[in-house]
Amino acid sequence: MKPGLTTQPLAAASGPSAAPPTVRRIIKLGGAAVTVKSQLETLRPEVLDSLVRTLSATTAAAPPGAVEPGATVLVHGAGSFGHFPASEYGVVRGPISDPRVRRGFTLSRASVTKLNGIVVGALVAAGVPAVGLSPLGLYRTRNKQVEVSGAGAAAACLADGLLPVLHGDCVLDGELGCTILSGDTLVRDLAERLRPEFVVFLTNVPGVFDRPPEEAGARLLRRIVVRPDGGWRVAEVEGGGSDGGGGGDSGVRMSVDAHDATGGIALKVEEAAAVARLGIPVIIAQAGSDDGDVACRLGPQVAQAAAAGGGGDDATGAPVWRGTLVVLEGKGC
Ligand SMILES: Nc1ncnc2c1ncn2[C@@H]1O[C@H](COP(=O)(O)OP(=O)(O)OP(=O)(O)O)[C@@H](O)[C@H]1O
Ligand SMILES: C=C(C)CCOP(=O)(O)O
Repeated sequence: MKPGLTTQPLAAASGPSAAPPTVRRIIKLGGAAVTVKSQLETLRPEVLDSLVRTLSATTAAAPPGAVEPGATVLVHGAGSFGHFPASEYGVVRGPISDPRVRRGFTLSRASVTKLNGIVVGALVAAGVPAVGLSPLGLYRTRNKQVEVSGAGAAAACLADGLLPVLHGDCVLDGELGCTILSGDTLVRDLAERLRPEFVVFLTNVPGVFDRPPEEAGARLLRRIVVRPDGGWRVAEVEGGGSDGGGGGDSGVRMSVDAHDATGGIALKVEEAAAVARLGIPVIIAQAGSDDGDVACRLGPQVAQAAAAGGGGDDATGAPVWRGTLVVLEGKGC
């Protein structure tokens, strides 16, 4: 744990009977995928249904003798449930003492917690033991950095067989008064403390591209390798070859929506690199697709199979998995 960071002790939070959980995966369901990000409070129900099917399959009781599927933590973004008021009222900069910012804080929370209720409701209806956990009551930041973590509360739920569903949220900040804690940053904090086997970011595009995906000639980055100092380089691009390095002048161009209150895809890549630096492999794939589904079920194994196939179709003509794998240098995946 970083100096100065505190978290709720697991034993105190969960009672003496609960054993520390083994976390198989942390999944971030991107707001750009589960909502129409440009249209206020507009859900994409088919994307939510697809994730519900994936989580029902991964959390179903394993048959006798089968490998225990392991625990899952879900985090979702805000998309059009939160980013509009958060950016309009400048919630990310605070201060909460400003009545206008305070109004934006409450509007953003009302919207994103509505989405949390929809996500949790859909999971519960399918029999998944999901519970909503809002960061506002659990996390505190200082100058946007996590100062008090809510990971202990998530661990306590896992230990008791529940699937915690957190979300990007408005939080109180010791320096700014308030800010926005992105779901992407929450994933990094949870990964640091819960040490899952792998992390999956699901979004509305098939992975990270060398330029905004709507631009002509955009190429999917299949593998990003992170150095121990945190810098990264593109090790494999769809169609062959490699590209520039990251953490500085990467040659990779990323754009962000005007009403995005956090950092868009650039923040996601930064947080993914920070997780991979811990030795935890990260996959970025498309929500609602077979690629996203198998990434959640299999983790980085899925990308190894794709690398063997070389991109496009494999020798049998079956489509090869598409997505971006982010790994620590020297870690075989
Ligand atoms: N180089 C790039 N590679 C991939 N996506 C990019 C790139 N540049 C811009 N984008 C855009 O980034 C968007 C995905 O990032 P975004 O942060 O909006 O996703 P999200 O995590 O699903 O949303 P939220 O932050 O609401 O949870 C895509 O819609 C895509 O068009
Ligand atoms: C805008 C709010 C309330 C949360 C943003 O979380 P993100 O969509 O994961 O970046």
